Amino acid sequence: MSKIRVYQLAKQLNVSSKELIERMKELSVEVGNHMSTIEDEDAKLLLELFTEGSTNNTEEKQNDEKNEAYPEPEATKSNEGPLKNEIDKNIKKSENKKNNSSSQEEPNPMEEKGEQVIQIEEKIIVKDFAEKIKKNPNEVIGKLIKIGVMASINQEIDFETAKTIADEFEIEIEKNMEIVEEATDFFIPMDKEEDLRSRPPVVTVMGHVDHGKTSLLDAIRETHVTEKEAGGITQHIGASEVVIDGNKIVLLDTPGHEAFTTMRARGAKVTDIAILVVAADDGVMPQTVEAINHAKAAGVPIIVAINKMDKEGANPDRVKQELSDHGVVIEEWGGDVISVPVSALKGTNIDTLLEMILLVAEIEELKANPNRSAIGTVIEAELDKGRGPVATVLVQNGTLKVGDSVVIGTTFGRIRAMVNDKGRRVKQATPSTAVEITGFSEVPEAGDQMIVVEDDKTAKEIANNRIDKVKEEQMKKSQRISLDALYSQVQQGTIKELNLIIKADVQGSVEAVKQSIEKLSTDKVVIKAIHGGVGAITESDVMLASASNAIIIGFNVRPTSSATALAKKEEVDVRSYRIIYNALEDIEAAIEGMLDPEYKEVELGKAEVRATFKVPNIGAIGGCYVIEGKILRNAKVRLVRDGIVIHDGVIGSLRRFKDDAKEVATGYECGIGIDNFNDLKEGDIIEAYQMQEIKR
Ligand SMILES: Nc1nc2c(ncn2[C@@H]2O[C@H](COP(=O)(O)OP(=O)(O)OP(=O)(O)O)[C@@H](O)[C@H]2O)c(=O)[nH]1
Repeated sequence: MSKIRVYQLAKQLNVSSKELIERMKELSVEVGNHMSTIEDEDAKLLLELFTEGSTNNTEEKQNDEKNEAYPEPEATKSNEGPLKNEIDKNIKKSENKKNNSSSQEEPNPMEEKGEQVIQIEEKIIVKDFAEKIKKNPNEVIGKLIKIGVMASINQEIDFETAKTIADEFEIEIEKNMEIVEEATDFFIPMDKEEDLRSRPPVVTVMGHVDHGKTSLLDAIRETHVTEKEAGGITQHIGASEVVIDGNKIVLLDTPGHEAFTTMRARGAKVTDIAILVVAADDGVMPQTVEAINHAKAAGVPIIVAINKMDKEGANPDRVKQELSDHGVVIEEWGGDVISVPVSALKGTNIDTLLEMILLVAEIEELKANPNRSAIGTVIEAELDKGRGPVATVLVQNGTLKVGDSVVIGTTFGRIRAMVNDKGRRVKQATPSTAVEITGFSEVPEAGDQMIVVEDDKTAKEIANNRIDKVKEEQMKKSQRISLDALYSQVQQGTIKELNLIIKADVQGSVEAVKQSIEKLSTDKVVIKAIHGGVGAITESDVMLASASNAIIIGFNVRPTSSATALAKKEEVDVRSYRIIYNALEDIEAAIEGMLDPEYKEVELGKAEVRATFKVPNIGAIGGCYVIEGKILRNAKVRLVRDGIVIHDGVIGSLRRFKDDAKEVATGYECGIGIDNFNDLKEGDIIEAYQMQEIKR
């Protein structure tokens, strides 16, 4: 039985792949992406359906004639696949729907509801949200409080929170997916479809250590960077271009997913396609899996380069098997991911890999508008002794020209000179071109967005506004309260109130702590518990602490990972205690300037318990996966279940396979036993930490 790809069928139907996929989804037919394959007979059904009128014989005949590529199989009826059943079912459903509505002449309530779905951005201010769902802001705030979110009318809530509230009001909302490119202080209008032109793909090479990322990049460049013209010095600018059959591919020079994630963490998306390098003699390794996850999270298509095919132990089938175990299913296995066996060392099959990149790029329909002012992202930047700040930017939309006024992060200037990856001076750079630029005041950061604006004055204004904002943030943070600095802050008179947020595992503790803590107020500082609740310390607790300059105190509860990250960013002091007395003691000492936590807790890492075993004479062992940081043999550990600390103790045993291990890093599996503790359960989190002495 032959197969056809979605994009090929779309071509036959004279529709875009996106449209076809949408249509298939409407029919509840499972479909991956443009590269997914469809059985021949199913394709035929889709053809019929797409050209509609399958009930009309004449039209059907015409369609059959038009689509000679799919002649009616002789025994279609007896050869019906699941897709056919699915489609039939859905046609019936929609026919029923049609019949019902026409007989009753009443709008379908579902459809009516569907029309009322309100579009909400990823983040929205409470006031605007209330307006959108046509509710009184106070009502919204009331509901927010009920779910433990203390947000004021002018505060932002995220989509998830908005959705919870909307559900309460029985209002349907959905995330507004139409992302208008917009810096917070600068509006960049969307391009019109007719102004868009194809642009070359930008590719990042990812994969496990030593699997050959650098070698592959070198091999590609060696075979294809041919242009070495007079005066042109090949120089390193962070990205290089190769041309095959007149088509350009841009390769980002820094391999590895760190570069990729750093960019993404800063909100920049520069990669269109990820080349996942897997050594054929080694197979899928932890960093391969990480790379897969990062590419997937970013929605970037993957092409697998099975490298080191020249080696004796090369086993591409094993690689494919292991990849499919991680959700990357190669074409020959019925999936939609292209794989190419290569040898970076010998330069074998590099051309095929490049052709596949171009194929995927074509399917992705990468487009930009070359006739507008440029937008780009900084890939690298440094201070050059002779030239001042230099940055390599990838132009992602529009055309960048010498003389353009630009804002890059918090710096600005006018483009003085541009140099391409061959070391040649150029006057302009079109979409998907990396150029090194000079002419601005400060060194920007990798990941900073570059925008071209009207004139120097506007550039300066935007940059200055951004600088002011940064300063304001820093200022806010420098005044941030912490137990360690409390005494000096009280003495200086900068703090007169100590706001606390108290989270505990049971309501009784919350109340007890509130009362005892407030009694610690002195004539210099008033202690107030502004919020208390049961459960893990969440992002909204941190948000509240940040807005009201409070310290968070947790009893037998821990912050969620996102709360920890936010607390770090907002510099909110989060303290965890097991015993109320210790907290009271700390606060009292802090006020009197005698705080002596000579030891500070340093988090080492986290592991998730994925299975449990009983080992005679030792006890319970958790089969764990290290999800963050590392676990050290001599570390202290906390066992956290659903955000609640169940046990605090030390590691009894740490093993990788049969061997004792000193440490186990992120992405690796290990067995962990906790001293004097046997109640391990699947899903538990083991947090490893150490106590470090701090100088006061
Ligand atoms: N036999 C063989 N060896 C290869 C091939 N590709 C790379 N190597 C070797 O594998 C080793 C690692 O290659 P690199 O290109 O440095 O790998 P990498 O993934 O960039 O490594 P890191 O930068 O450390 O993450 C080197 O010794 C290469 O010579 C190949 O196709 N065949």
